[in-house]
Amino acid sequence: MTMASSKKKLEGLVAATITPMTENGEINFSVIGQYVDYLVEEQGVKSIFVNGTTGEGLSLSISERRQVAEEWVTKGRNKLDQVVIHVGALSLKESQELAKHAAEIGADGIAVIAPFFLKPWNKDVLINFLKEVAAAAPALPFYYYHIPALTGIKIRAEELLDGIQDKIPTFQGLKFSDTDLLDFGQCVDQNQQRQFAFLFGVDEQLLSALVMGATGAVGSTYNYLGKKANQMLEAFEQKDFSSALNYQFCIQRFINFVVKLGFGVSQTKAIMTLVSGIPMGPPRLPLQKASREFTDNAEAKLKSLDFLPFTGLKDRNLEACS
Ligand SMILES: CC(=O)N[C@@H]([C@@H](O)[C@H](O)[C@H](O)CO)[C@@H](O)CC(=O)C(=O)O
Repeated sequence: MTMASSKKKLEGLVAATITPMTENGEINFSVIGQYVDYLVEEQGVKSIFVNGTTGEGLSLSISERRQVAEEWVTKGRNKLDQVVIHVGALSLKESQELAKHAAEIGADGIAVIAPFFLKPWNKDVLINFLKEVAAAAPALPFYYYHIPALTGIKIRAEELLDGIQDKIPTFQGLKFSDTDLLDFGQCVDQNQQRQFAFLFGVDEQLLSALVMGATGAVGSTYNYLGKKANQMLEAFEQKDFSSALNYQFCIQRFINFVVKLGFGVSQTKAIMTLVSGIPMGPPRLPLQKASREFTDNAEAKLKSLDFLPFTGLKDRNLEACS
């Protein structure tokens, strides 16, 4: 077994994977192999975050979560850089079971959200919960998944990170799905001596987070806009900030458009089906399938931005970015 600290750092784009489902609501394991190839070959995305928000992780049974994790690890072997499994759950026992399982199947890391029904009301209690989960997989890098808008747990990440390695020796980074760049910036600033991964989770604002020191990004749109986002990362790396901004604006035009129509996991499933050609199927209740109208509008927008092959006259792609 390797020590958590000897693991290579999680960086670059990380796709928050969708859990493909059949029309009757079962998990469609049969397309996961294709999905891995699509991410690597078509989007240049080599790391994944499984069973998170986009993967409807909290809507799956524990047995389904284990099977999904296993399938991604198996199909990703020798193709993906890292497979991180989200193992957060309301029950500490379930979370520990999933953490242990992630270690057994050879995942590269685990992530945990704050339990959000009976809530930890302060930092110390939250740390205690996370610590117990992390201890179930003592050889795996541990990431805290901060997503206050969905969990309702508003404990600032900067506060949580203060001294966290003393409590959780496997702590390796933060997945920050919030727009508070003061909090995010301070996480980076106060931990400059540590080799943490700072993964930003608001795709439409990634460029601002890169300026603040993000070392990577986890998000839903990297499933189908990974190539564009990679071009933005590349431009940023080259210090070509005007090109980087151009790419970010281009991505924003799409996200802004779908947000106005109503955007969430169901819509991500529909868009990914459209762009990749791999059937993602409907979401599971309480989510509802994206409407036909949404999908048609999203398709037209993707074409006008040149994110999808466009068969009409080229000069109609007025919004396309280079
Ligand atoms: C609330 C939400 O779903 N946020 C997404 C973003 O990628 C989001 O879809 C994107 O920024 C567009 O708003 C990710 O942070 C979620 C995520 O990484 C996950 O699926 O675990």
